[in-house]
Amino acid sequence: MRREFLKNIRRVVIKLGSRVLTDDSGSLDGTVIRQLCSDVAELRMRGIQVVLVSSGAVAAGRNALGMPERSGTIPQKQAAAAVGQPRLMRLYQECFEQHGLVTGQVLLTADDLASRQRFLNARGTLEALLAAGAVPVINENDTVTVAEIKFGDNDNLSALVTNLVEANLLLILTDIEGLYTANPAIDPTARLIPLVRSVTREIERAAGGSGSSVGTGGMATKVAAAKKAARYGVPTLMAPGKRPGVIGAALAGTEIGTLFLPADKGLNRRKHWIAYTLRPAGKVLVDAGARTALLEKGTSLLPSGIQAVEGRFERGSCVRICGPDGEEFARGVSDYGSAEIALIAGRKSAEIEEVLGYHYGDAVVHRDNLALK
Ligand SMILES: Nc1ncnc2c1ncn2[C@@H]1O[C@H](COP(=O)(O)OP(=O)(O)O)[C@@H](O)[C@H]1O
Ligand SMILES: N[C@@H](CCC(=O)OP(=O)(O)O)C(=O)O
Repeated sequence: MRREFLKNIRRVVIKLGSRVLTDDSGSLDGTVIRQLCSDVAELRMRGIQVVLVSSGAVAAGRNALGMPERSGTIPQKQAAAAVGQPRLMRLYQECFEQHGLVTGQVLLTADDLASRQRFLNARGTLEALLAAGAVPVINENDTVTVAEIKFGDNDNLSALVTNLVEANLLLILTDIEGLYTANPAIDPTARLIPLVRSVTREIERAAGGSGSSVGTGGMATKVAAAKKAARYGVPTLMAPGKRPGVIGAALAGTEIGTLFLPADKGLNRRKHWIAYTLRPAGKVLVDAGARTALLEKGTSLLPSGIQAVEGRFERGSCVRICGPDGEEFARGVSDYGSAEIALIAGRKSAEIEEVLGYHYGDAVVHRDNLALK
């Protein structure tokens, strides 16, 4: 069954967590990095393209600067990343060169991918790197990111990159075997979950919070990343990154780690970008009838089903679409701004022109610009 999901992989995004790339003292672990690069080279020999999303810059820089783990202001962590990132890249470059491979550094921020233009630019660069046979190594551009423009963690970034490059598999390598029923560091009865058919609330609960002092996200962000990839129709495999030969074994279908199956009804690339990468600027509250029409019939959102609008936004903004219970069930790009929606809410589409004096179309959110969550 695993083999079934892992056959015909042509492009894989591999996320390497800080805990995998560093040793107990917090320094970059050359042995592990060499091993991983040799695994990647083997995949390349088999014609599989690889994009790495690599953490480790902050950890590597902290050590070089003599900063203690877990402490420091945000600018100090950014300084650590500035020092650590070139060290990390130097190691990748040396290791890949031994296999005749070239590597390229790609630093991104969440703002970059939320702009359609920059999303397409990043995609173009990555495609060109892959076409030239290079191995892109992506990390968050820590120098310029603070909370509001951050991906938050590289698990999230790896899921968005999976969509960006249309990979067939997301492989998340970490310091633990896979997802357990609870954090094994706290609960000795925790058991490994080898297969997750869909990310339910129970699975999210099992993932809990972060467990290490050098990593940022813990299991919760990995599970959230797997959920996003699944929505894009891509499986995620979470596996122990320090185990020699793990990449080859994982792709061969060996029973290792946790496999998250893709969702049956995946979103296309643009809709996935609307649902997970664009930043919502406001909220549109709709009635039960509109909710059913969107969810079950795949229709556009018309003004007649809208009850209220929250937030101030322009036409062309991303909005959360929430049902009568207040729960968000879809996201879309709005053809009308918030002030316009406030005026046409509850009205028939034929009345838009009369109310506003102009008309961009019958729908507030056209179904081509609407992604169900
Ligand atoms: N249910 C769980 N299953 C496995 N690990 C868990 C779970 N809940 C919390 N964790 C913790 O998450 C850690 C991995 O996350 P993190 O330290 O952020 O790694 P990385 O640096 O690879 O991103 C594990 O070492 C473990 O302590
Ligand atoms: N950009 C940061 C990575 C932060 C991060 O997400 O770390 P991790 O949870 O170990 O994948 C760095 O390079 O240190």
